[in-house]
Amino acid sequence: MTAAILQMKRATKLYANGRGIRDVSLELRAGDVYGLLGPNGAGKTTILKLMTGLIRAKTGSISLFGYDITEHFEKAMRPVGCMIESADFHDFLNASQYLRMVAYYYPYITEKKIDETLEQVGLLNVRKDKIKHYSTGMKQKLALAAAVLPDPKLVILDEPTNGLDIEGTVIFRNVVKRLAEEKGTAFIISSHMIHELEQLCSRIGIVFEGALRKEGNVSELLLHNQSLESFYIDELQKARKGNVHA
Ligand SMILES: Nc1ncnc2c1ncn2[C@@H]1O[C@H](COP(=O)(O)OP(=O)(O)OP(=O)(O)O)[C@@H](O)[C@H]1O
Repeated sequence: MTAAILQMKRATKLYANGRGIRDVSLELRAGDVYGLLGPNGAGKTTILKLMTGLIRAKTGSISLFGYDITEHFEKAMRPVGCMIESADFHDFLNASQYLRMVAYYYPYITEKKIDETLEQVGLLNVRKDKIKHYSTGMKQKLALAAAVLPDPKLVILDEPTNGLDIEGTVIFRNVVKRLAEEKGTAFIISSHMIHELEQLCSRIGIVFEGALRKEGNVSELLLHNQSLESFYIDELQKARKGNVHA
């Protein structure tokens, strides 16, 4: 079995209002496409923010590629691409200029690679338009392009299909599939688009009220359940009943 590229061990992060996540443990390996599901406010973004060092765990540990994220932040994050909450772009730039700015930190990225990436996400034709004139979905595509541009080994995506049109959703799926299959890139994706996750993910985890309640291998789950959606709804009902009886 390959070594874990991400290990979250019993991570707890509680905000001042007592909400957040408790005791979450999760592992990712090369080529995993892991879907994080859960109702609004369950704790998915909190988990992803902890993984990217945007917030710190109160207890527990998180390591990426063997490096503890608090002690060795730069080494831990170097092979990671991410897209958390709506990206804050420099509106006066166009898409090519924005990706060139990202590429500044990675000297091996060529102009050709920037154009190829823009083409993959469907923005090549509008690469010279100012980002301030982009729609929400176009900005999502650009954020995806920026996340995958440096050929990361792990990509962390929070609701990446928000605002994407049908074609954009297919483009997104193809980008993820191609990188996972051809390069062994691992992905962790939080989304409410369960049909999308069913097509894309090898594993899923269900977050409920700050805890990772259930994990599963998607192809195995589909052998025993009509769909990922029916499995998810059953699990939520069980979790809610459990909480009522507790
Ligand atoms: N900065 C913050 N301060 C206080 N509470 C917060 C903060 N950020 C998140 N929370 C609370 O923590 C809980 C988990 O929020 P989180 O954003 O992780 O949920 P989520 O599963 O990503 O939700 P959604 O699907 O709606 O995006 C929620 O109850 C939320 O209100």
